[in-house]
Amino acid sequence: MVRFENVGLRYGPGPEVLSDLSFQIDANSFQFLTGPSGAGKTSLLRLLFLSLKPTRGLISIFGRDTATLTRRDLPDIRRRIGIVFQDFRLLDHLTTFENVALPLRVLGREESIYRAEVVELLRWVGLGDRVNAYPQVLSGGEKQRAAIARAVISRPEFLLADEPTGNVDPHLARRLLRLFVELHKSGTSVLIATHDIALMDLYDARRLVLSDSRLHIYD
Ligand SMILES: Nc1ncnc2c1ncn2[C@@H]1O[C@H](COP(=O)(O)OP(=O)(O)OP(=O)(O)O)[C@@H](O)[C@H]1O
Repeated sequence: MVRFENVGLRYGPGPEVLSDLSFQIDANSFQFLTGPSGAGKTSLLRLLFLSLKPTRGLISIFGRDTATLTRRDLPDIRRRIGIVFQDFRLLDHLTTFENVALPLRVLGREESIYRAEVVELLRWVGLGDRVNAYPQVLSGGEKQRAAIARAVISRPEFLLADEPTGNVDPHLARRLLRLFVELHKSGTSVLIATHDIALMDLYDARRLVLSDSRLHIYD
């Protein structure tokens, strides 16, 4: 589903942040991405979400060589990817319900059909009483859970999450991990970037470890 061949990334004239990355992510797989702060986890997620281009090497996603994609190709590919950003990126003028329902609206679904599903997911992530709240009044952990709900609601083929449990307590982190595992079991490939070793120890999955700009894989 995703293939990297000798990928390198540098920002401006500095040294390479990522060097010689060669790996694959299979359909319907589950992996953690870890490594020290500044190792390049967010940069790798940005390459996978096509919001950055590599400085060298080849990346293919869903069978398409990303070097040949035009701007007009990006929305169709991104619609197949759910992403939880480290800084959440909720839309301030939309309620929690509207933020989470947005991917379904973009897909042209009817609110009368998806309303109950969105509310049920919000209850599952502990936001049942925040359905009509705007992001400004949500805590960091509540925003994070809304961002997770928005990323998973459309059951994307590929889910990317950047420190998705960074703002919640261990009990809630376990609950959110279950959500990702359930999504994986229903066919999504999941990649979770995290520092949280206790979280990774809860689920036996492949680990992609970044250090010194290289990627080491533990299957
Ligand atoms: N837009 C940018 N311009 C220049 N350098 C950048 C930019 N974004 C990231 N970097 C640098 O690239 C390196 C990797 O950063 P990145 O955010 O990908 O790491 P990370 O592993 O996600 O870190 P953290 O765990 O702290 O979030 C760091 O040295 C960072 O300073």
